[in-house]
Amino acid sequence: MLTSLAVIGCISFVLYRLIKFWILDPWSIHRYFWKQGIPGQYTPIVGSLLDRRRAFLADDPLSHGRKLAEKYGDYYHNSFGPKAHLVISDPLLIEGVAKANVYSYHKSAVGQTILASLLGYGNILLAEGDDHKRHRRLVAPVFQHQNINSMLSLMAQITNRFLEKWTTLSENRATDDPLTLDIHEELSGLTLDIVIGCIFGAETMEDKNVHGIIFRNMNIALKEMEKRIFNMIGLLPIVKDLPLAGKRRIDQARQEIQQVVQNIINQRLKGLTKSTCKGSDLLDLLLASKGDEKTQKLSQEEISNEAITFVLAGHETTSTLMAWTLYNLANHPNSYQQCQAEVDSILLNDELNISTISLLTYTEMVLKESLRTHQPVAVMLRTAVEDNTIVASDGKPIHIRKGTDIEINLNVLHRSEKYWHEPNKFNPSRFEERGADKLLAFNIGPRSCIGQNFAMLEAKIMLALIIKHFHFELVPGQKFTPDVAVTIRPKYGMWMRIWPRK
Ligand code: HEM
Repeated sequence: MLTSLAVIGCISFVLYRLIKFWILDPWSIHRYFWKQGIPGQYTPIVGSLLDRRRAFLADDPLSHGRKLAEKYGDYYHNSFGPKAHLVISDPLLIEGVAKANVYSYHKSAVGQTILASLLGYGNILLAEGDDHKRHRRLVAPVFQHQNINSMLSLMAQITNRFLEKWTTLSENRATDDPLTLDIHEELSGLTLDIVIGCIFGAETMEDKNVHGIIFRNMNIALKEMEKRIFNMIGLLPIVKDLPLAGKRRIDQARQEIQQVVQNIINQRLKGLTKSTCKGSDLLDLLLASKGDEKTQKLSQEEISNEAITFVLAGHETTSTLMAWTLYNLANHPNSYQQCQAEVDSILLNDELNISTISLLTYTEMVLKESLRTHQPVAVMLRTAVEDNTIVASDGKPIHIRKGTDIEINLNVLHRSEKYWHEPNKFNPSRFEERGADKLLAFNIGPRSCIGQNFAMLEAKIMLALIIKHFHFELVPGQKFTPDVAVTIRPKYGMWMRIWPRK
């Protein structure tokens, strides 16, 4: 009798938890927003997952968010699977979440679990609260302007060497047809080379074994992490921690990367390797923050985690930006010519240094405009860890209850007619006048991208050197679909014909 009661009790408890997770909690959040007069929609259990899937299968995944914003405006509530969330693209609300009340929000459990499967939690990207403040304080000096600037010549050297490969491939062709390449895949290799070179030194980058292990495992982990977002396995409590095939592949990738990075750090600590930048590389700068529990500085394990985080956060984002930038230029001959004319007039002898790079103002505007039209990180997810209130640009206060998820949709903000003149037009010159404050591709506030100066310098160098030495055009007849997962990289690649300039 007692046993039967215990079994019934257990089953009832599990059922209650399930109903609470799938129905009661989401419903109470939706009702709370409706009571505040905030528009939105609620479909029990699956939420907008089927609509998202349809947009995804129609190769227009970002259209889902844009259509809902057209219907409801810059803030509304909706669900991702069972999870209720508030979607915002209003700049003041974004500021409320990302800056004014930043520590009232944590990264959402989905994003956390997915990324932590590769990175663990002891790093700047995933740490929260006081722990994040500590990581940010210790890592910020690493990315100061003078440190990043001393990496310029290594970035240019790696890019030039990479472009020599394109020249050789073009020259050795049996036919007169130009070389045809998946430019995203190519640039993904280049940005990985640059980030590995600037963190660990050029010898590490050139070590095919080390490079191969990092490249292969980063790609395996990224693909698996993206799959786990879409099949919802990364969302479901308990299930997400089961040792299923995808999780095992990520664990294996993490172990292999950690082992390689640990070896690199040990070699540097023994003085067997050194920076190949003009000054310190990122590893030297991180090691300068090394301490013990008393000094509250970074532990050796944290240094290794930060280094892996920089590789993950800095490689795919920048190659995605570069691929869409070349796509935009190939589709806009006037901007292409203007950019080429600027590069030709300033880089007369390929002289890339801080003064010449700062003169490439149109090139920089091309990159900013591409960050607007194709922001590599299209959506950021947060969860409120305490009740708080944020205020929209129309003056409406929105009360957020602890536990509510927030989706910050940068793509909708960057394509909004409210903030951009002719938002669907590619027009780099718009950055001569206004709008920079509404460009949030690197986020704002204490959790904004710490690598943004690094990324902009690197992208400017790559773009200038590609434009200086090559012509490029898109191969006609291909689909250009942004893949919405960790970044909006081109889902089917980006095939381009390239040929050296005379
Ligand atoms: C075009 C290139 C890049 C873009 C568009 C980009 C974008 C972003 C965005 C939107 C965030 C905030 C994410 C969130 O809070 O949910 C972020 C954070 C971060 N990024 Fe980047 N990123 C780029 C390149 C880089 C590079 C090159 C590095 C390092 C070498 C880097 C390192 C980081 C780190 C460590 C964070 C976490 C900062 C924190 O939470 O305090 N990123 N990035």
